Amino acid sequence: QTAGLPNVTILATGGTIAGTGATSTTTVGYTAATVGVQALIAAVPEITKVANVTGEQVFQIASENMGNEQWLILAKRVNALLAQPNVDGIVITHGTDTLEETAYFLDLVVKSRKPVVVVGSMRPSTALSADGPINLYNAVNLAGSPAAVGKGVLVAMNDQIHAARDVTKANTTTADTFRTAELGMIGYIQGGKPFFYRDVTRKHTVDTEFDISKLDALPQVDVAYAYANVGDVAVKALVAAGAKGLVHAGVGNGSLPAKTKPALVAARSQGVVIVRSARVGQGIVARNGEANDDQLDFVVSDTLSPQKARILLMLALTKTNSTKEIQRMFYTY
Ligand SMILES: NC(=O)CC[C@H](N)C(=O)O
Repeated sequence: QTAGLPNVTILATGGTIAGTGATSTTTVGYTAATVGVQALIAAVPEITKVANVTGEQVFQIASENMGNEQWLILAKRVNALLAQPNVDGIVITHGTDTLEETAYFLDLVVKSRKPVVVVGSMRPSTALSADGPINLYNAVNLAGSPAAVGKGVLVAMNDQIHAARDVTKANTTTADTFRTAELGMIGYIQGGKPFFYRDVTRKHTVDTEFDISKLDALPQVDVAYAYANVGDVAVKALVAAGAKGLVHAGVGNGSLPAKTKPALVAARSQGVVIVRSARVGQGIVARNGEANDDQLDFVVSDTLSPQKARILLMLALTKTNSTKEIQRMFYTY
């Protein structure tokens, strides 16, 4: 422990940042989640000069296998650590496929203003120009920075800082895949130092109404994806499988295809909460725009992507079944 340096805990969950390939040119077809947290830290000795770093292996998985169960375990560990006076910030290493979802979940349930930074990489640790080490170095600097306090959960990738709510993985394989397209990233990390240019306006962390401390499970919420020629098979199957909430990833401004709508109306009449989202990726789904939400008793997702609307709807359903209240939450978080 070096006096004067921030104390940062790295919670490792797997992903490509902990991945290894057969050769230095193996950038696809490698194995994710093989390198342990101590080896990750040892590979970037520079971080021990900027923080007192402690590592914990929480999971060792590819992030396509991340789920509600893991989120509850992770969030409880983050909250426990941040409640300790000797922890100044947390870095979570994570696969990139669902990184934005974990970040947004934590953004809604972490009860601390201390920095929480989620980081991954696109190239495995064995690859030429692996991006994991620089991303980890940047993330540790960010998590130890007073400038990151109170900003909500942050995603640090590719020298950029993104807010959890709005960032998305936007390219299958390139290193610049994390983008906050229209709303914009909130800062850069240059020379290990964060520079912020914007703030998030939506409530997060200590200002949300969600408390997962006593929860062992979350309500079942699924996503039904729309496309030309879609019918009602997916909606009916998801409801039959026990969904308490459904996010409809509609076309355009969240439009409801005529062959899908009756199944959604039937689901609502059985108590399933329906959130109209859009597969477009940008923009506000207008309430009472492409559907009469007041009459149908549906909720709109505002600008949340379907996968993030699913997270907010799960948490909303832990508090209420009122669509009016849930709509308020979608305009608040
Ligand atoms: N770049 C990555 O991290 C992708 C690896 C893996 N599919 C994961 O999300 O964990």
